[in-house]
Amino acid sequence: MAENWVLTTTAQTPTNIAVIKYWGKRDETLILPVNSSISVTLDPTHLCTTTTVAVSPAFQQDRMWLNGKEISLSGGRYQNCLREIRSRAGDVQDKQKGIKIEKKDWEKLHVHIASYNNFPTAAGLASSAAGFACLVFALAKLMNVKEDLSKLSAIARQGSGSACRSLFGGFVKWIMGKEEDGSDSHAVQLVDEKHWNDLVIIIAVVSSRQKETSSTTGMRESVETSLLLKHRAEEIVPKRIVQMEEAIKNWDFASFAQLTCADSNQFHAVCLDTSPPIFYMNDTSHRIISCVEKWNRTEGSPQVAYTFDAGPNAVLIARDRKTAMQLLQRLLFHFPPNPDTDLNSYVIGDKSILKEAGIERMKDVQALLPPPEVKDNVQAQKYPGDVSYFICTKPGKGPVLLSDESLALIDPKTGLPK
Ligand SMILES: Nc1ncnc2c1ncn2[C@@H]1O[C@H](COP(=O)(O)OP(=O)(O)OP(=O)(O)O)[C@@H](O)[C@H]1O
Ligand SMILES: C[C@@](O)(CCOP(=O)(O)OP(=O)(O)O)CC(=O)O
Repeated sequence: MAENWVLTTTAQTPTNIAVIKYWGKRDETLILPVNSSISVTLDPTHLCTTTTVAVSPAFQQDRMWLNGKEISLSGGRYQNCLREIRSRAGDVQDKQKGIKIEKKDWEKLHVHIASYNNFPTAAGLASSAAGFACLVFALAKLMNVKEDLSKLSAIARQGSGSACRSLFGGFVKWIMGKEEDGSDSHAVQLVDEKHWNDLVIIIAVVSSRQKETSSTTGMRESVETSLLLKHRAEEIVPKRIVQMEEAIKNWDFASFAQLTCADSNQFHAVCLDTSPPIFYMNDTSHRIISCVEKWNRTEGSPQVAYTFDAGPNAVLIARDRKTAMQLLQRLLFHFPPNPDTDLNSYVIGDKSILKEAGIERMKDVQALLPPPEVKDNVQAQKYPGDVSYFICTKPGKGPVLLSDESLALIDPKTGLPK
């Protein structure tokens, strides 16, 4: 067999946002959680990772490039994912290219990995979730691993816990499992992305200067010091998981929103209950919560759910497009862009919602009236520049293979990033 061939596989994988949060591990190395969690997968059109994995007998070592820069693969999390996938590799044959790799060859062959996030990395938008899910999915395809997506999710879990939920579209549950070896701690799809396709998701990327505590460190400190975390994991979450599954199955937005908001707030309460306390939300996050709470109360039933991960960004889930339009009007009223900002780069993703809301240029933003539930000047205050930008999106599908070789991030001639 010629030694100069390069075989590539490219995949695209979404990110996800938890509506019942994972916070706390019972095993740090295997990444086993103290409670189950539920998430919604976000549309990969707006937020996704693309990863190309390549193999060649000419490669001297495993290498990886993230967003164009070479990064080290020596970390335990990358090594665990690579080892688990390699041990399950099968025979691969590409007759057209005259390539034949036998199962046993994979232990000796090295891979090159190039990955690109179409959104900011490490900005609290769960890049590690989409990233590790995509890495595991693409490697499994390249190496002809026969295991189903749930089994692959248990491998992605060892890269980053929340990554296991990015192997599926729609609503996804990460079952915590009981086994010490983690074999029963994996994700399952609850419903696909078409099940509840009225939902619209608006993410407010909140400007923040300070560097937050990473999720990994934060949850370790919470496990060590928070009594509320223990109570939450043992008593509260198991009941919420059952209720949340019911709400999703029955399109019960009122219960869905109530559970989502309560669980986000409890997760942040656990962070406050940690010693020393961890603050992930900032004043802008709190103002967004107040705005949604006030509106929901005035309507008499929830219109929008909010949830916040380990950072100040708000993920807002509206019951339908009309509500999303009204939400965007409220958000732009309170959080207009700085005067010199282009509206086109201030609201990104599915911009059609902006159009439907009758907002086409900055003067339409300036003309927005205070929402009816706002009763006084204090409540009607504006905070220009406190939000960096908004992303309009919706629930989306799971990982896909990109068979068009022109979309690969690695050049099959050189084996290096294009
Ligand atoms: N496309 C990718 N492929 C592989 N690994 C990635 C990819 N993108 C991000 N990562 C890994 O995830 C790390 C960033 O994770 P981190 O948890 O700090 O940020 P985040 O996931 O963007 O935000 P958060 O977890 O707060 O939502 C990167 O340093 C890198 O190790
Ligand atoms: C607040 C969260 O987003 C925490 C996610 O934590 P990570 O999955 O990033 O942590 P590690 O497993 O240590 O990599 C809640 C969630 O996604 O469920």
